[in-house]
Amino acid sequence: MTQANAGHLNESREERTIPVHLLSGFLGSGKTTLLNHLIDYYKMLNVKAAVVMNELGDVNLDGQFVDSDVPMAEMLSGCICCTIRGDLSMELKQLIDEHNPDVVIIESTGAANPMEIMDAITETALLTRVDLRVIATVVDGPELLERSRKGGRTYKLMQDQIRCATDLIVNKSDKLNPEDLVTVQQLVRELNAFTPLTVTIKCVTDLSVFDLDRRRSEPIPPIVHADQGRGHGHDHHVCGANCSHDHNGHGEGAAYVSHEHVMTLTHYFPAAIDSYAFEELIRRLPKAVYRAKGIVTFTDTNSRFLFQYAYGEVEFIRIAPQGKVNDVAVFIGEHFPKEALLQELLQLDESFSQE
Ligand SMILES: Nc1nc2c(ncn2[C@@H]2O[C@H](COP(=O)(O)OP(=O)(O)OP(=O)(O)O)[C@@H](O)[C@H]2O)c(=O)[nH]1
Repeated sequence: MTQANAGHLNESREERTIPVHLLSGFLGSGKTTLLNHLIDYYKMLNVKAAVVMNELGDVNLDGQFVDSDVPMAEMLSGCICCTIRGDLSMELKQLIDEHNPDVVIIESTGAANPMEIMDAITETALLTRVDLRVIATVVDGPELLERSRKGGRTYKLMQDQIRCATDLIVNKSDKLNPEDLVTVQQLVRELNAFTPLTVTIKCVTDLSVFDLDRRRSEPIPPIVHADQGRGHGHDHHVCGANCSHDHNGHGEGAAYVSHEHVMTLTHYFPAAIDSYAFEELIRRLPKAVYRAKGIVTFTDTNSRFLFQYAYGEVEFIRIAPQGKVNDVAVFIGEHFPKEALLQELLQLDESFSQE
């Protein structure tokens, strides 16, 4: 186990925040294949992983291929991004309470829109301390190419899955000729210009992005595909029309990609906070934060509020939660100044403790 992983385990059970990774990607793209590599990887690191598997049907066929030692919650007969989305929070909480894992991996159905699942994980943060880390989208290379020629709803879903990713895996490269592989990578890059991308066969890749000691604000080194020597595994950094970042430091030989596309920030408040200061913080959120949600307790009203923020609009609803509910705020957006926002949140905590 790495030292930082061990540090994570030393935190008291009550205080621990469990990292959650989401595996997304269209039907048959290779999510279960990736999941199995990841389970082996964590075993090697002595990290206890638990899994949530979601199937549209009544039977969890993919679960049959997963090591029976791994604690697993099966969510069947519906999709966690819509029909059974409300159940995800409870399932995750139960899995964590019962098995006390170091990390949870969620494999969504191929039909799921990851944006909706990200929202559901946000809701989980109210009940138990979780931190959404990696959203890995496995792209079925040949399928993406074919669907891009036809268009339609499935192609749109595949595009959404690519846009939402914090890590992209272009899989089934063995089924593509070199020209088509370049086209597929360009298609992916037009949708998501910044996220680290790797080209794989059977999802065999460096899994260090899933390390528990990697902070999300750290630079993520580009993943290098073992196949690069053959000349068609390169990450062609083709910037799409949305490319608005500054390119300093990303020229030839730059060792790191110093920005992420989709980011999440989860902050647990140790105590009540000032309502004016919090509202002010929400009002000043950068445009790149498109979603925020949470529960807060205010010092000046002595009440708890559920807040919802979407694209500039904020709503506070007074609530009286039953049972233990965390005070937490989760922010989701694209390439926003995460560290600065975290500092502002910490200042809210400090201003209270100084009173
Ligand atoms: N040729 C080829 N086949 C692959 C590759 N990766 C996975 N497969 C196969 O593709 C099929 C689907 O892989 P899974 O890992 O089950 O895909 P999935 O995304 O979990 O599938 P669903 O749960 O149905 O959405 C299996 O038969 C895999 O062996 C690859 O890189 N090349």
